[in-house]
Amino acid sequence: MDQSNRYANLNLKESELIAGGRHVLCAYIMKPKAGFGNFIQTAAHFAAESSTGTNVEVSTTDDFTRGVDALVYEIDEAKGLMKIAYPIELFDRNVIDGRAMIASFLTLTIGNNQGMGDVEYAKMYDFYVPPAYLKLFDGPSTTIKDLWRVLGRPVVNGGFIVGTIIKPKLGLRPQPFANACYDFWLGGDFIKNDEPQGNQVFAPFKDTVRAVADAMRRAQDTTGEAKLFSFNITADDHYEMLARGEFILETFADNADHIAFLVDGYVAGPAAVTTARRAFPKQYLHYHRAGHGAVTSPQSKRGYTAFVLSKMARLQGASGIHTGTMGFGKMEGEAADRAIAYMITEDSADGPFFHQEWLGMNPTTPIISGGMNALRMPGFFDNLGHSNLIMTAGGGAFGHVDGGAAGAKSLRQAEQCWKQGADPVEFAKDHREFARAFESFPHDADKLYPNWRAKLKPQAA
Ligand SMILES: O=C(COP(=O)(O)O)[C@H](O)[C@H](O)COP(=O)(O)O
Ligand SMILES: [Mg+2]
Repeated sequence: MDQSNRYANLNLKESELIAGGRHVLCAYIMKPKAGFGNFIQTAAHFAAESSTGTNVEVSTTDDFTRGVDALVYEIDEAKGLMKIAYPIELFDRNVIDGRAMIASFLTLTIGNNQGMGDVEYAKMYDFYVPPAYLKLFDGPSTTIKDLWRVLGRPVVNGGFIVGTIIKPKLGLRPQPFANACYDFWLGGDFIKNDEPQGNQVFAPFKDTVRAVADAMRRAQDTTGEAKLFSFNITADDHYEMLARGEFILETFADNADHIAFLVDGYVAGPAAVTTARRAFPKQYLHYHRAGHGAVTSPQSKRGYTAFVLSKMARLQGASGIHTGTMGFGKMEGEAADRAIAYMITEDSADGPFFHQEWLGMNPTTPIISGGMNALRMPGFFDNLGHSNLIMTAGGGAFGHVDGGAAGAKSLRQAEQCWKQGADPVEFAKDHREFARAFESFPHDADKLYPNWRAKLKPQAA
């Protein structure tokens, strides 16, 4: 059935929809399935399924219903582009406080429409949130400023936070795990659980938390510096997340403000993110996105992009989210992904299709992770243009030939090298841990700094 006379209006202007302030706008790349409707018919059916309609007219529709139809307002068939305006009244609001929820945003804009028989594929590339809807989201309650404050740094431009992920990913018992933390903290600032680490039988959660709390105290005493840890509290069950969070805070006691909570926000979903955001508003909320590649990968023509995921995370209240390594690490990504970092940190930013004003909503820190090491960092910072962020390097720290503490120092030195605009090979001559990173990661060294073997003398172990 052709529904384009109801669910499409190509005379609507985007600027007027934005000025009106009553619509969420979404941009998709869509392809109709052969043998079904043409582009506008399929787009209109997509808008119908994503709002008030179905595949047929229903007798219960009234004039009010038509007033909240989602409307296709722009198409570019050659590019596969379709833009849809969703009236904000369509989105579910909490009974308890009238606030918005990302679950409802997803259910409508990227819900049933992902399985339609007449749509070969459709993927969301960007969305715009008008002020009236934006203000209903929690947004972040803690930010990188809170971490900088704990570290004793300025709260504006507090700089680079040197982080790691305890590796091996799984398979350490509580004390070896805590020993690895202590070692890294001798040179670094921030440690996160790797995303599958929780309450495995060989590393019971409570024993591990106690051991890490002790390691943090010892590392702080030894270095005279504050240290940070991001604990995974992800669980299917809301009460399990609360139990973990409460136990951690109680155990860390006067160091509780040194703790972030990590939530696997893609696999556990928006409910888990909001559990952490609302139950523990004073803790830095670390959104890990493991699994997101299933929908965000450039190879996937369905779902939504990493840009969309990150923008949703800021609305939900993530203090920080992984934004990949923009092509400099081991995970999929490209230099242009820096637009993600700008969108989640700036108050006014451009996405691929829409400009967004955040109206003072707190920023979300880009957390850079995945195959990073000291040698890859100068290029990464050149591309991004600043280093006010958290980087976590697991292999890059514990793969350093001199161990975790030296690995941490090499990461800090790499940032200093970039900040000073120094030539990395020259800089390495009087920065031992950075120099030893060349010997630790010779593949990368050969690729990034082909002259290093001639210029850098091998350092004694
Ligand atoms: O465990 C790691 C990185 O380990 P390593 O530093 O040893 O590669 C993270 O889970 C990935 O960064 C996830 O990717 P992303 O950050 O892109 O979501
Ligand atoms: Mg990981």
